[in-house]
Amino acid sequence: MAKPFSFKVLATDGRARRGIIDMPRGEIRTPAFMPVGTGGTVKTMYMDQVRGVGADIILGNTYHLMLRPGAERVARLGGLHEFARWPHPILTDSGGFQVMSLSKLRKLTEKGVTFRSHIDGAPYEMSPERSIEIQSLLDSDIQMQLDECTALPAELKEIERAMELSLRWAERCKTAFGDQPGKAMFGIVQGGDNAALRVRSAQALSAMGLKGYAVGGLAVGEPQAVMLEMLDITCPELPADKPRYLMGVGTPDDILKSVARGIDMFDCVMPTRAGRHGLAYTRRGKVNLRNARHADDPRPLDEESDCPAARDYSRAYLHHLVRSQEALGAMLLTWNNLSYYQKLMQDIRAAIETQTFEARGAEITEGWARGDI
Ligand SMILES: CNc1nc2c(CCNCc3ccccc3)c3nc(N)[nH]c(=O)c3cc2[nH]1
Repeated sequence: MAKPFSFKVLATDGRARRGIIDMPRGEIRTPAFMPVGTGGTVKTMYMDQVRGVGADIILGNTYHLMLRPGAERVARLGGLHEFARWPHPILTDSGGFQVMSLSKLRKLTEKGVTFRSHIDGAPYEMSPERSIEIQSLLDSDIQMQLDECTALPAELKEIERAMELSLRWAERCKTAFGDQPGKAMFGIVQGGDNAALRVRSAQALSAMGLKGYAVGGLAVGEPQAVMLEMLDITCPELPADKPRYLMGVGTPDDILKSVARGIDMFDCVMPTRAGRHGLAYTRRGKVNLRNARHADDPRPLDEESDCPAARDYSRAYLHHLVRSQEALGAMLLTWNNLSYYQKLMQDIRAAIETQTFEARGAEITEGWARGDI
């Protein structure tokens, strides 16, 4: 019998939790940041490097992989871990969010969502059942329910309709997922910026006895204060002994404030996307390497970092690579940024363990609040 999925809270500091998710393919130290690996790759990185910066789990993407190379093909080739040579846990999003943000001619009904591929315009249908089937074909360890994420601002009745549809789809995904030992299916709380709808969604999902819960429908353009207020309302309604995943979040400041409200897992395209656009995250703030003022700067990004990209290359060289659009520029800055995010999570986990998280909060990212340096 495969080792079952388990989550243990090892320490708390206020509402912040330090935990471990134990799965057959390995442990996930929480609070965790999950690098985004859209098409089975964390762009510009070797998987050994992704592991090397400290990531325990990466994200796969149902929408992209079902379009290309196809879920059945990945299954025939041994599943996503074999295909991408990442032997550790993978979490896959259900695809609904990507359909609504990327595909064309999409139509959403009770049955599911129909859409045309943004690649070749071919027609597809994604039902809750098909989403779970695709995630299972990919051999994903943590599978997300198919849901409808409402863009904000939105009418209350629109938010309510999408939240209730997502609850019905959660039931269908739970049935479709069945009993896959060692794997987990997470529900996704919706409800927009409405407290009552958030509570209803969280309570209904909690009653389904799922292995983990995501907070969706946020980081869609609302002010940070609204996002945090929704966490204050939602987290207390979720089981304390199950992991909580805030989808699509976020900046280091977002992460610190969300950990303080009880969130355990995060994903965000920023560190990888910013790296490809010449932006470096450092302990003393963000550095835009496109800026000409770096042209003669012999200093590395962070001489104290244990990441070669941060420690061994001058800002002048990085500026040159970025300006020349050399592939190595994106590679080194992505490496630096993922290393920064994992160091941030490591510091957060240590601060919770030593009960200094609440006290140290902002200091963990030092001059983070400062802008471009
Ligand atoms: C950026 N803000 C944000 N992202 C959200 C996502 C996607 C999370 N990232 C998944 C991903 C996976 C692979 C490759 C790229 C991204 C959501 N996903 C779902 N299913 N539901 C949401 O409510 C929801 C809300 C979000 N807000």
